[in-house]
Formats: sequence, C-alpha cells, structure tokens
Amino acid sequence: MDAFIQLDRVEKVFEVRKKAGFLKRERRQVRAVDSISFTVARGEMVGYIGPNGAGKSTTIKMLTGILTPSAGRLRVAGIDPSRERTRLAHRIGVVFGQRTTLWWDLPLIDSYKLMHRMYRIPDARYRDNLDRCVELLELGGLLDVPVRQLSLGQRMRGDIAAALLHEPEVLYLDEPTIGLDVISKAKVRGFLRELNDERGTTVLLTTHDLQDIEQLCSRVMVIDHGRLMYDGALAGLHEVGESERTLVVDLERELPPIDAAPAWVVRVEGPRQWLAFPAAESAAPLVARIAAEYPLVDLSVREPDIEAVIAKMYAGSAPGQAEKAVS
Ligand SMILES: Nc1ncnc2c1ncn2[C@@H]1O[C@H](COP(=O)(O)OP(=O)(O)OP(=O)(O)O)[C@@H](O)[C@H]1O
Repeated sequence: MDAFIQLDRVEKVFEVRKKAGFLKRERRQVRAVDSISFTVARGEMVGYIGPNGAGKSTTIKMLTGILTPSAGRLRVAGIDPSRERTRLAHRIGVVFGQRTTLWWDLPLIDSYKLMHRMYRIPDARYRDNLDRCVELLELGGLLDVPVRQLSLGQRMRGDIAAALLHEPEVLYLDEPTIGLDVISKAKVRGFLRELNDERGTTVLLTTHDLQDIEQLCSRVMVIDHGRLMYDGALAGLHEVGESERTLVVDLERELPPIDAAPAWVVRVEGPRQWLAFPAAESAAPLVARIAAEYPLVDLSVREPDIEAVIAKMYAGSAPGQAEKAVS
C-alpha cells in the first residue's frame, strides 16, 4: 500500500490555564490527540468522525503543519508538515465548512486570481482547473458576485474550487456540507466523488452528517477523547453501534403507542410519535403498515447522526473494549 498519510503514535498536548480561585490560576494539560496511529493510501477517501472536542480539527491542523505534534511521527507525501509547511501547502487543499478562505468583499473570481499568484500555478493549468471547477461546481454565474452575497451552498462550492485550483494530491474537508440544503449537499458530494474517481485525489473528510460518509467513504475512523476508537467500514460501525433510525409519525389525533414491530415507540407528544427501528431494516414495509393501519397525516425517517452512532458504540462496549474495534 502506498501510504500517503502516515501517523505513528502522534500526540498533541495543550497547556491551558484555568481559574482556580479568586486570583489563582492552575496549569492544566489537555491531551487533544492521544497516541494516534493510522495510514491513508493514495486515492483513499476516508471519513474522520467523532463527537465535539474529540480531536479531529487538531489532527487536521497537524496534517497541514499549522500545529506541531507533541510526540510521534507524522508524514504527508513523505513530508513532515510542521517542518516544511510551505512545501506541503502546494500539495494539499483544505476546506473548513465554518470558515471561508475567500476574500469576503471581492468577486469570487478575484479570490481565484489571487490564489493563482499565491500558489504560482502555471497559467494553462490554472485555466484548466478553473474551467473544470466552474463547470462541475456550477459556478459560472457566480464568478463576478462578491463572496458576501453568495448563499452558504454557493460559498461552499466556491471554497472547494479555491482549494483545488493548485491540484492538490490530498484534500482535507472539515464539515463541507454543514448547513447546506439537500440539493447543495448532493452537488458537493457528487463533485467530490468525481474528483476522487478521476484524479485519484486522497480525501480526509470530517463531518457530523452520516450520509456524507455513507455516500463517499468506504472507510471511516472514529476518534474520541483524542484516541482512535474504530477504523474500518461504515457497515461495521453500524454493527458495533447497533444503530437505529427513527420514524417520526404525525397522526390525526392522540392515540395509544403505535404497535409496529420491529419498530418501538420511544416518545409520544400529542398526535406525534417517535418510533425507533434497527438501521439495517428497510423503512418501506414499516411505513406501508403504519399508513394502512393508522390515520396518518405525515411521516418522516430520521437517520442517526454520528453522535448517536458513537454514543451507542460506547454504550455497547465495556471500557477498553471499543479500542479493540481498531484493526
Ligand atoms: N489551541 C488550543 N488550546 C487549548 N486547548 C485546545 C486548543 N485547540 C483544541 N483544544 C482542545 O483540544 C480538544 C480537541 O479539540 P478539537 O478542536 O481538535 O476537537 P474536534 O474533534 O475538532 O471538535 P469539533 O467537532 O467541536 O470541531 C478539546 O478539548 C479542545 O478544547
């Protein structure tokens, strides 16, 4: 395997000062990343997930060279990121969903022109890459619009293009679909799939949206409290987490709890009932049965979010057992 990203017992410890009385301050250490080891092959698309504060952003910041590990060995394309950050910058692209790298008051195209110069991208290559991104991300009508006037979905597509103009070999995506509507999410996911298929770009994806992972990643890594808890297929994560989906049913009136095994009612509020059912079961027969037997007004299926899957994963494992999930 051509290991493109390599982490060997990588740690990051932050020193923080905490108030411990009126004038006293205590020093405390936060172990944000705790002896993590993994490799990602060239061309892989891997989900990197975990609850808030798990250590995902800290890992990505070390992979870009913004942060230096406290211990361990880290390489991206054979480069030590914190030592050769500028050299690495030409080979990686980063998109932070919650922040933009675009110039807020400038038309989108001006940000791209600035990046063309900053990264010293040869003219022909820049034009090719820009044309491709404009076409696939549907940015044609937006190039002359100031970034502050773009919708969130448009801005996100603009940011993804910005990260790709210099043709990076690896793309780190931190919540690329956060806050996007269904259509924008589909566009972003479709584009990432094509990018990975056609160019073999290695992608490390951080997200709270399980569907991002389902649709894009064959492999997922779960991190919590700075430790790698799981590394494998998403299906395996569902198994470990024995995850459930939820059916939200609006009835015409208040009724006793719906009887529809294998689903079971977990909450009732007036005419609305929430039913959990195993994620592996198909929702269609369940929906058909409820619709036939109950006075239905509305119904929706909610996918488990990553927090729920991970919470289940821990609930179902004795301390230390979850670590065994790491292959
Ligand atoms: N610069 C810093 N100084 C001190 N502590 C930090 C710093 N950056 C992160 N931390 C702490 O390290 C831990 C991991 O944070 P990190 O941002 O990597 O988590 P995350 O998994 O990306 O979370 P989220 O999903 O909320 O973005 C948290 O406890 C956080 O408070």
